[in-house]
Amino acid sequence: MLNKMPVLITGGAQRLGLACAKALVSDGYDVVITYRTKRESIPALEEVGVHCIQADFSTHKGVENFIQEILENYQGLRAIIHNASEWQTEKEVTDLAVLMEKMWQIHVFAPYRINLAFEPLLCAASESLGMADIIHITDYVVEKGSDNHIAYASSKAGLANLTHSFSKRFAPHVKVNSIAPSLLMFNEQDDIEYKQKARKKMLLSKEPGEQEGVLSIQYLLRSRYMTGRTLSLDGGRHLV
Ligand SMILES: NC(=O)C1=CN([C@@H]2O[C@H](COP(=O)(O)OP(=O)(O)OC[C@H]3O[C@@H](n4cnc5c(N)ncnc54)[C@H](OP(=O)(O)O)[C@@H]3O)[C@@H](O)[C@H]2O)C=CC1
Ligand SMILES: Nc1nc2c(c(=O)[nH]1)N=C([C@H](O)[C@@H](O)CO)CN2
Repeated sequence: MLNKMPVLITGGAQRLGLACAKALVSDGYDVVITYRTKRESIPALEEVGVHCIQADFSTHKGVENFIQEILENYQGLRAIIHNASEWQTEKEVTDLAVLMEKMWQIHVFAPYRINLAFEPLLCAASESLGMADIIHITDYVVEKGSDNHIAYASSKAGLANLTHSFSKRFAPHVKVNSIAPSLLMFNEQDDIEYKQKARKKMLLSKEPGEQEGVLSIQYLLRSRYMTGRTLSLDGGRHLV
């Protein structure tokens, strides 16, 4: 593997991460994903050559173990897509300190530590392939806050700020951008009432699906000039 310079996608075993892994394999990239839960999607990904690494970013040790596994297997990374995320609401927890720490651990510390650890690998890919990328998947709520996911929203704002700092630190060898979806895809537990309410928040009142996110990632990987910016995938929500 040492001669490969793959795209790394965190949280690649389902939904947007999985769709992105499949699309980038089709585009000809080598792909590495992380997964926390061993899902049915893993064997099929391995069948097409995706290196699937089990990693739980909720602890510092989990992050450090993952970093070591990448450093032992790769000398370059074409891109890092920080997609792993837990969308937890204040309604689900009793200990707010645990919630806030968890949100910041997953959405801010893990991307921060991984970006710094893999700076040499990104620069090696940039020298060899001509460009390297970091993509932070944030959220529309960075702009407006959230009523029921306050800790989550604050941590995504922290992640969005990493785009500013790392785009300056890593220029001109590595581009660093955010993608901020509003609604991409619902969850199985979302009822009809919730879905209707969520759709009405956008000018384009629909569930776009994960391919909207895949298209944005493909664009950023092909761009030679965008860095330090955010692609807002929100169906015109900011004008409603
Ligand atoms: N879905 C939507 O409509 C929207 C999504 N977004 C953002 O887009 C991205 C993709 O969304 P979506 O596909 O719904 O994401 P998911 O909710 O499916 O989460 C993606 C993956 O993150 C992984 N993950 C969660 N916690 C951890 C952890 N502690 N350590 C390692 N991995 C972890 C999960 O892994 P596993 O399954 O293996 O446990 C999961 O598969 C996310 O960053 C999300 O915040 C933003 C706005 C709207
Ligand atoms: N990690 C996740 N983050 C978010 C999700 C999700 O399913 N997983 N979903 C949303 C919602 O789509 C919300 O934007 C509208 O209902 C936000 N973040």
